[in-house]
Amino acid sequence: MPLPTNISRLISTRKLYRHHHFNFLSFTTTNTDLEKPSPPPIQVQLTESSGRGVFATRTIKPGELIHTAKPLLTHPSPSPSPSLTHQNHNKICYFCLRKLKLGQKLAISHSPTVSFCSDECANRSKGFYEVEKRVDWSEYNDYCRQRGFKYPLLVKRMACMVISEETSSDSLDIFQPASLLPEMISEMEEEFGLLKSTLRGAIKDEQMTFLTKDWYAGILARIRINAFRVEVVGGSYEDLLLSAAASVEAEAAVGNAVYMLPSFYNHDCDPNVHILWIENADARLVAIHEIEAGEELRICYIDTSIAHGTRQQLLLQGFGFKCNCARCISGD
Ligand SMILES: C[S@@+](CC[C@H](N)C(=O)[O-])C[C@H]1O[C@@H](n2cnc3c(N)ncnc32)[C@H](O)[C@@H]1O
Repeated sequence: MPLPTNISRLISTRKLYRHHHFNFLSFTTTNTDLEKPSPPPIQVQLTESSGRGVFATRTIKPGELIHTAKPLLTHPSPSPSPSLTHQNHNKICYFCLRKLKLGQKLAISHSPTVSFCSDECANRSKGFYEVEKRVDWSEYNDYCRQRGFKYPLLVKRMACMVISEETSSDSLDIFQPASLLPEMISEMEEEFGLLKSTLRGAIKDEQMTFLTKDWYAGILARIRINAFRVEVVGGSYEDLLLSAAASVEAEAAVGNAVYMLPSFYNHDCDPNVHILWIENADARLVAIHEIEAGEELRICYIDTSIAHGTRQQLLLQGFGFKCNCARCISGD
């Protein structure tokens, strides 16, 4: 069955995921938009050769919104230069990654560098942000900005969430970790030292007992494989379905996020599911083709338009696996 034209246009005009990773979601917490009946028509089960995967429990139609997913962890992208730091962070909600319009009435600025799009986002950030505000992050943020590092910013937020008891230190353990190469380990040790020294002084030692090198390495290894680069399309889902808005291309990434269920989706160079961000970091998983009951749902972690050898190299270096999808096996 053909994909509805508007969805098909959106997909064909967008570059599918570049640095993809996933997140896991809970079935109950993600389907809050009432756009689809609950529970979603999927289940997580073991695949033959790719660990866990997501499978259809009934036929899914092309263009169907399979489920939504709220992030467990988010952080805006680091700004490219110090002079843009204030500007950039002011443009993105520090919690949900929504783009803030200049003079937006609802926007709440909490500091020169941090704004929230709504009271709800400000309230939901209270835990980690109360901790974050007690510390001078300029050295840590500069370190990440100069190197273009995004994952240590997610680890920083995770650490603040654990300190504020918003989440537990082992809450990401369910995810598959990446194997860290020797050069990543020495880099990681430097980041870990900087995070610990930044927090020390402002945070009591007893609140930081979880913050060991092993914890840092475990979180980073999971974030590497499971974090998504969030590219917000803009507009509303209704616009996307009803109008020419579907041809709007995604802009640059606004940030990175980790989810629950999306983390269990395996990769395919000819995927049957696409992930979309319309307004903020809430993800929508949409079927590209008709999917039969029992069929595995797969997304694409990289740009599908690149050549076979380069795709294989990217997947091996970035995600640590040799792709076993039908397209790669056929040599295409
Ligand atoms: C985000 S996780 C997906 C869920 C994972 N299978 C699990 O059990 O948690 C990505 C990992 O799944 C495996 N994987 C995903 N797609 C694959 C593919 N096309 N070929 C081989 N392994 C794949 C790899 O081990 C990869 O590092």
